[in-house]
Amino acid sequence: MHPNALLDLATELLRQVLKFDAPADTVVSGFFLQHRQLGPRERHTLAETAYHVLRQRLLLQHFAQSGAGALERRLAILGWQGDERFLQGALGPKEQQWLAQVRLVDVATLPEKLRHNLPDWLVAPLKQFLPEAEFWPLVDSLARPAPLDLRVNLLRLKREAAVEELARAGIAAQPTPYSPWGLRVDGKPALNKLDIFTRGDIEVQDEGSQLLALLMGVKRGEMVADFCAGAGGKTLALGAAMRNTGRLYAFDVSGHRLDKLKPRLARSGLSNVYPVQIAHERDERIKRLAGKIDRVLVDAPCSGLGTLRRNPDLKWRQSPQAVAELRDKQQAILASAARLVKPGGRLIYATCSLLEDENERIAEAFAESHRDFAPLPAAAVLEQAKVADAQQLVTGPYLRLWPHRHATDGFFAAVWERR
Ligand SMILES: C[S@@+](CC[C@H](N)C(=O)[O-])C[C@H]1O[C@@H](n2cnc3c(N)ncnc32)[C@H](O)[C@@H]1O
Repeated sequence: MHPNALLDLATELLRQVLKFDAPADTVVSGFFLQHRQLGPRERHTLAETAYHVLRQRLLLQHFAQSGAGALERRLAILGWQGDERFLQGALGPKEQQWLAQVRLVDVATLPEKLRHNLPDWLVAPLKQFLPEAEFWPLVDSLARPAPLDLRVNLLRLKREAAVEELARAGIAAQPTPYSPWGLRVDGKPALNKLDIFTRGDIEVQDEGSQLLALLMGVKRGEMVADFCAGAGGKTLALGAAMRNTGRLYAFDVSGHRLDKLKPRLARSGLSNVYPVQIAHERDERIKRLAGKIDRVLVDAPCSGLGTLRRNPDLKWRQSPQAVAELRDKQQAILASAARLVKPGGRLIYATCSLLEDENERIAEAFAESHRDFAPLPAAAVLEQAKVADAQQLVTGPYLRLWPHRHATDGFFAAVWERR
């Protein structure tokens, strides 16, 4: 493709992404469906350019104030993540000159806002929660793409055997530092045509998400509920940890998301999972199971701000109002799900948010109004699950994972045992 044609496509993609009326990953995949002629390298350039602009939006918009032509074209040039010679081939002499000028600016001299690229409403709570020295390391980690983590289906294959099989396919992978199930892969290789993937021996899953499943400590033959199962990232990990025995309910209000679980379930070979679409958290089918379940996971709908490395658009699409609405939902779902837990059973509330409002505040309010649930310290629970360096993964009694500390997405979890 001619350089200018690819830059035009990047401009058009940015125009669509920056409307913020749909998640960026949905817009990008829809765009690729409309432009089937694009090869893998061109797709990579377009997607990474769009994501880079989303990550560095305030800085790049500041630079884009100078220069001429459509704003989105200027942003595409500034955020270009493809071959540099290719980019230069698409630019006119004036654009080349402008870009050279912009690149001379020392970003370190610019105001803080242009360096952290975060909205004010998010900066304030992060600065309040984190030790001062950690704010900029967090910003740096959020400015980079997330690594690719896999979970090995230990029902089928040992981790070492998976490493060897991936190596034979030219893919280098190392064991993840904390999760005994995980591998971290170099680069972003396509996995979905590999035999090891199609036979269900590996799944893509962030190490942090694996740690949430480990926290459940499921055992053979138990009754378990994944209350907000979605496309089943944690469901699949739990089903395998139960050694394909017992009964694992995968509840969700979204049939569309549960549909995405089905092909993954088929690959995994699990037969202990029961996906159930519910109308809402007080659905009759839930009530019937009250007091009968050994372990319940509430992976609550949340702002997703812990996944900014993958979904940088969320910092521009979320708002304090949206977080306030989510809090009400989180409280209602947690209170309803808690009714399922039998005496002596375990309850986990988890999010992929960085905000205390969606995390500690929800857990504290629940504990206050549910004296029959005794808090369990997450570090001890992780140690029981043979997770290495469990103490490094917690803040107080809670699991608290951070991209800059643990190279995982941001996750929170609180654990209780019903008395
Ligand atoms: C964080 S996502 C779950 C991700 C999933 N556990 C995974 O590991 O892939 C939250 C899920 O909660 C679901 N949800 C929203 N409201 C709900 C409700 N009232 N009851 C149950 N699930 C709900 C959403 O449809 C969404 O799939």
